[in-house]
Amino acid sequence: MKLTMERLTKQFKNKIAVDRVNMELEEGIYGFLGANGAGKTTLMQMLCGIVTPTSGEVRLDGRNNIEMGEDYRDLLGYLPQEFGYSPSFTAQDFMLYIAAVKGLLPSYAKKRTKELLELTHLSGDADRKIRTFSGGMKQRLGIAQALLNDPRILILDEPTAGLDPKERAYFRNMISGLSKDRIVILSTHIVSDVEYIADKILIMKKGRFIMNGTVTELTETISGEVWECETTERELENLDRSICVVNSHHQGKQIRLRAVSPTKPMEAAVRAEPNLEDLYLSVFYDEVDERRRW
Ligand SMILES: Nc1ncnc2c1ncn2[C@@H]1O[C@H](COP(=O)(O)OP(=O)(O)OP(=O)(O)O)[C@@H](O)[C@H]1O
Repeated sequence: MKLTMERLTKQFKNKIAVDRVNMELEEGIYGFLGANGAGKTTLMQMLCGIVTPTSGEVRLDGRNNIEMGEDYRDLLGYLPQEFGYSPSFTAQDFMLYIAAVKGLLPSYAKKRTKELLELTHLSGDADRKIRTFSGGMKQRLGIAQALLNDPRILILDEPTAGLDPKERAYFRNMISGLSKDRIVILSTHIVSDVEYIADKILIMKKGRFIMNGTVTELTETISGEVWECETTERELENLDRSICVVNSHHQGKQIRLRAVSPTKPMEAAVRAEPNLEDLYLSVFYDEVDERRRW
């Protein structure tokens, strides 16, 4: 199975949200990483066929996804960023309702609903109204509905938003267990959500994929550029402002600094093993919070 993006572009008035993206995806887990507004949601909506590209196209094994219509939707599971839950439905009713919209046979829908509520740890809440659910529970229900038709292409837009750390860890395991013969795409701006489960990371900035590869391939690009040292507030103030500070941990008067810089930022600095967060922060350094700059 090959899902191909060919010069995929979406323009809203004078804003280009997705800019001539070319990419080919095969079975596996893909993590779309990008800051807010990078274009992840718009790209995913085009992959789902719910937003029409301004130019370019999405093809599945050579066929245009919009022209495929229902044949494409049958293969697709989607969790949008803002899901319209009906608050007066119970979790079970909601699943059965979505199953009916997807055209699943009632007997299969019932069996699948049971399995998926178990998988997402919602069996005990199947008869509770969605209005009583926490954000994390709603998110789990959203993941469950996306899996109803056992999709070959699963697209999850910020699936871990609202999940607590334990739920995040469970979610990662669940997604890892699903991947084998599917294309799973999940977007996030939280590096740890995808660092350990994605086969490939695609970093999106200003409507384009600016980097893609395995975690190892990506972190190798800043090999030798990550530094750690003990420093003081005063030394930090004199630090070149172009240096990307990944972390500054205050321990009394001492500060434990981690930074990305092509050259040694301080006399005492020693090289450290790069990780994906170092790379992400260095790539988005021009967009991060002013308070992180030095
Ligand atoms: N319907 C629309 N009309 C006008 N501009 C839009 C529309 N949808 C998205 N945009 C703009 O396109 C750009 C990309 O937005 P998009 O939601 O795809 O980014 P994102 O990476 O998903 O961000 P977030 O993580 O905040 O959802 C943003 O500048 C956004 O304001």
